Amino acid sequence: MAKTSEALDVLAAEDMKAERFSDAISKYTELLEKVPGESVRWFCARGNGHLKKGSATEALEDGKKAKRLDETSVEACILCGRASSQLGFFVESLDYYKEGLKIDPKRKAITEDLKKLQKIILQDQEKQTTKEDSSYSAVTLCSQSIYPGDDQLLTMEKEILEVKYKILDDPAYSLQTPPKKRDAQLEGQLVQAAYEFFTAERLEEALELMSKLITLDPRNLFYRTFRAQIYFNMSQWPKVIQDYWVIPKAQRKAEIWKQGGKAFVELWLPVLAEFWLRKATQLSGGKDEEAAMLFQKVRVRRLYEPLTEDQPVQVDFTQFGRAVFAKEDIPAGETVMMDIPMVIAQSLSTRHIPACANCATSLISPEIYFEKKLNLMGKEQQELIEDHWPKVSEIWCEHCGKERYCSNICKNEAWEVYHRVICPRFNPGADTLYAVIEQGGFGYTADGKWDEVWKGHFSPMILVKIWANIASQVRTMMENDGVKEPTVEHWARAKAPYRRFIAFGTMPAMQRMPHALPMFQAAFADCGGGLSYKITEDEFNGRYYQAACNLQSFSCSITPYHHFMNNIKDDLRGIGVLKHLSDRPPEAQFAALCPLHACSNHSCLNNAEVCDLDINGRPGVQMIARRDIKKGEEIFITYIDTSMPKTLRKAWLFKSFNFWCQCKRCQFEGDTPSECTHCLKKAPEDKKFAACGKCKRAWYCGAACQKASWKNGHKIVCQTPHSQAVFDT
Ligand SMILES: C[S@@+](CC[C@H](N)C(=O)[O-])C[C@H]1O[C@@H](n2cnc3c(N)ncnc32)[C@H](O)[C@@H]1O
Repeated sequence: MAKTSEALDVLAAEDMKAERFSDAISKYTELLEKVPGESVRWFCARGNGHLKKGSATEALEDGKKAKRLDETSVEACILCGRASSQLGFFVESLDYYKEGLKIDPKRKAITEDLKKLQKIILQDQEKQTTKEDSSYSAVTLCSQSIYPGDDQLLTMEKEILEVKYKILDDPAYSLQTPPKKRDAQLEGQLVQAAYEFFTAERLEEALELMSKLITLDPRNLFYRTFRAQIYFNMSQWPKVIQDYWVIPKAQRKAEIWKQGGKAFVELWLPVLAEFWLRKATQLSGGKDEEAAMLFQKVRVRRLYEPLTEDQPVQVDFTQFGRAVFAKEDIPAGETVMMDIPMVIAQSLSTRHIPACANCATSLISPEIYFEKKLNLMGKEQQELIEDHWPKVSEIWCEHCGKERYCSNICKNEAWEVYHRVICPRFNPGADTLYAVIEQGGFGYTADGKWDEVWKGHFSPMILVKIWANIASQVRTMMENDGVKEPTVEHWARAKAPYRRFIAFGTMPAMQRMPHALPMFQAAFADCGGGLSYKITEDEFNGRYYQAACNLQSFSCSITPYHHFMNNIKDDLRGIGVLKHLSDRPPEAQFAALCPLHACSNHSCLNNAEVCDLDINGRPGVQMIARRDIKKGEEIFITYIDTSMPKTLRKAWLFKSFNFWCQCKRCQFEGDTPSECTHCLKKAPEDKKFAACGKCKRAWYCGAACQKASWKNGHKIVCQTPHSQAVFDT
């Protein structure tokens, strides 16, 4: 006899209590069919069964299904948080718990789970701390490879050398002149005298002697090098180059390439400078850090100067890679910089909220905002909404119906830039991709199993758009050049803009989500126009970490809801809808790769913060000064919640971004009471050092250390407020 649903529910609960998890799971599956109206409850209950059984993937799947049906389900948030944590996805887990807390700030289960999560994170960090000085090196991570188009720029710069500075492209021209009759003794005396003048900084006299020696023996490389050095100290850059230029390339030592490179920097001939500094780095076997660093400084300046021309900041290269600096004083509250995203994608968790796939403009309608309340309103209120809610038109791709845009302009732009490559109507290989996005990361794997194919904390569309942008560009270049096969140059040119984004990660993405690669490979096997883009494992891992290290979340700052609110200000009928308004409209969250923003480093004492911004009618991002910023100061944003204590901040930054924070605040806050924050002396067993009386975040073995630390920097960080909200120390 078939059991009633109530009886089934009771039996399932008994199974759970008796740890017969498989039985409970099948009962909840039955309940899902019988009472679909309570699916959220059954998904959560079944998910808990899976979790107890040790099947965290299935548990997460159920949690996500429940969340999809009811965004306000705290149970679903807890289930997803627990399952993610069990799977080792700590960042995602924290996000789920935070979401749950937003809905119910007092839920004890969450605060307790968060404490457990904190413990796991800290234990994990202790294991990682042994690898503290791991392989991260900004200089080595940034390549010195030639940029496409640099060959033409090099020719132009050589022309400038020739025309402006009269330096000819004939390295050996003066060396071919036969030497005059030589007097070795006289030459020796002259060199000696020149050297003495040089060391006494009497450069004019040293120069005169070396010039005389060069007329006596123009082929003498030592004389040339010495004179170039004198010119260098006199800041006569074209002359430095002239002397080095006549030395045959094969005989130029690493030091010559480096000093020549520096002179080219002074003349701002950046491609020549890069060429010389690259040679210096290569000849030193990569050991000359100064040359390698200078190379990156030149590269960064030439690539980013055009982006910062009208902004009060500039990009430079430091030991932590690219970094943004103030070009002038920036008062608190002022815009530090604005940035237009190069690639955007809507987050999987907000994918049901309508927004333009191309520019992120919000497309929320009154039906979405007011939900059921719309039908319960009076006629007058409905008319008010009709009159004042901006007309939102959703324009879908007419071929596949899978992408939605805010205008025909966006539709056409998306088509040109990326969608023509992955539109499933023309590229059936991309069908699965869109299905997996629609299903929140889940789908059928190559062997026919239902699984979480995508496990990243951003949408896979970010990677897909990077590849599709590149493929679409290559296709355009092939069409323009009238060729059937892409050239190496085509690929290099199309990939060049993405070289701006650093990629660093320890665990290969492939290892974490092996089913994603075949999906991407299928989507790019046929990009149209006879083009195929081979997504290798390295390509996948590299792009994944580019996204993971650089993405910024943002959303449309002026939505139809905001326009509506503004429009009803003077309409008396507006009072009637007030009670139907909720705090915030549903927000379509996006992630973006923004070239300038991606150069900003993190600090737990950040002086700027990222905000959404409307740039010429399109959503973008801006950074605002949190306090007065002085000219020359580095601009820091924050990647995490800085109200956490140091150990947790450190652990989260390593977990999410793979670096150990070196910011001022981390330097001048301590790790534990059993170690002096200043001199790192360990406290005797079972003893703790006294904490800083003000902030209680630094511990000292004595007054001398406390004083020194205060003077060095603790004073600056001591005032930073901390939150004890969830994480206690
Ligand atoms: C968005 S990028 C910032 C720009 C980066 N420096 C570059 O060269 O592209 C993030 C990366 O910069 C480095 N980074 C940022 N803030 C840091 C900090 N406070 N301490 C150490 N490394 C940091 C880390 O390698 C991180 O993954």
